[in-house]
Amino acid sequence: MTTSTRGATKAPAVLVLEDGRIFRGRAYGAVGETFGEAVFSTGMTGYQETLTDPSYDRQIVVATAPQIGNTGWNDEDDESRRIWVSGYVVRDPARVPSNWRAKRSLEDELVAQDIVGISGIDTRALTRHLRERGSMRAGIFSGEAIAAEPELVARVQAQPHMKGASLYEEVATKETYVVPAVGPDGEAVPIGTAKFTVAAIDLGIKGMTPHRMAQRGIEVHVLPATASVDEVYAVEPDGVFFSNGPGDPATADGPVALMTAVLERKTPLFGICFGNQILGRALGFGTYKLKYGHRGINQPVQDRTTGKVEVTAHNHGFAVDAPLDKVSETKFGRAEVSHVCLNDDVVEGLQLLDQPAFSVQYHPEAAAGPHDAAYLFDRFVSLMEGQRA
Ligand SMILES: NC(=O)CC[C@H](N)C(=O)O
Repeated sequence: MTTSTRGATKAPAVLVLEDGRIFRGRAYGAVGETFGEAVFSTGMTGYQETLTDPSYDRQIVVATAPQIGNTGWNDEDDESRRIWVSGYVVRDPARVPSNWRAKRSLEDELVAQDIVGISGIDTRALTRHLRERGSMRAGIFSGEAIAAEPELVARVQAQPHMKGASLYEEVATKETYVVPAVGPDGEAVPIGTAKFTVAAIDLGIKGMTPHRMAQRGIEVHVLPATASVDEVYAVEPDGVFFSNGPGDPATADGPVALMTAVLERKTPLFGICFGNQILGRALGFGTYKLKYGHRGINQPVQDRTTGKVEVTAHNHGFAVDAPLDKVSETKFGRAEVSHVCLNDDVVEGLQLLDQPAFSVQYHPEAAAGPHDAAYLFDRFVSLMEGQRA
């Protein structure tokens, strides 16, 4: 990516899709060029959490909400150490951010982190296009990066597809770190004295996930994506967690092998998003790419174990191919689809019936999003309590 100054100079910019469709607007954030998979997110709020979610690595995110940036950028809501989206597409950026926590504008942060964006385009037409044709490769070019259209389309078409992309190792921590449990008064519990210890495999983990566990008395050891079985069990975990993460789950053979070893030991297991896809694969199910995915914070999901419907945060482009209408026999006993998306019947959760393991395809940690699904962290605690009893 080559960039120069900032989009505030209002240099012209173009968004080029791999099928040749072109949208013309103005530079937003850094000026230059960038490539990624164009996907849309329907969240009305929470852009800071979206942009810093490592699962968005190598994606150009289109905000369907027309006004973006109103609350600026603060020092509290990042979900990881940096912005991961490769580009950002907005209709009408805030001219003046206004929020008591804001430290700078969204555009200033995009410039500081060298993220190329585009504003002033018809994001509704773009979203309808992506919904009808599916998510596809795209490029944003602004300022001096703008060239003849056929050349730009050809450059977009030369980019790698999201299908087959292995990205989780790139975004995950290289070193293990510990998130201490939180006591009743919000204080950190000394390491080694918490009620439960969890080994969390970082495939692109969001910061809110260990925090939700810490609030429930869990000390979380966040391990690199390449952690070995021995490294996981050196932590003496009461439970093992597999995080969300970018890319195609069909490429995640290492995490699937690690999870298989955890399932063989019958250690309580919980997975979120990429973690759900890895559980699907460890059980012998396939995964496939959705036409345009689920991204936003208002997706209806039914918990089939209770019949309750919850409104949930999503960010996934792939899904597990498991039967909805029957219990499956797997090498770890019986498994069933525990959660389903009410918009399109996509598998949103799996659970084993003969040992303590479950996962969801969506984001119970929220950040951003409603807290309806927070009970899943309590379910994980119950599994760990059950194993001790
Ligand atoms: N948030 C996630 O973990 C996403 C998982 C996977 N990369 C997908 O797009 O489906």
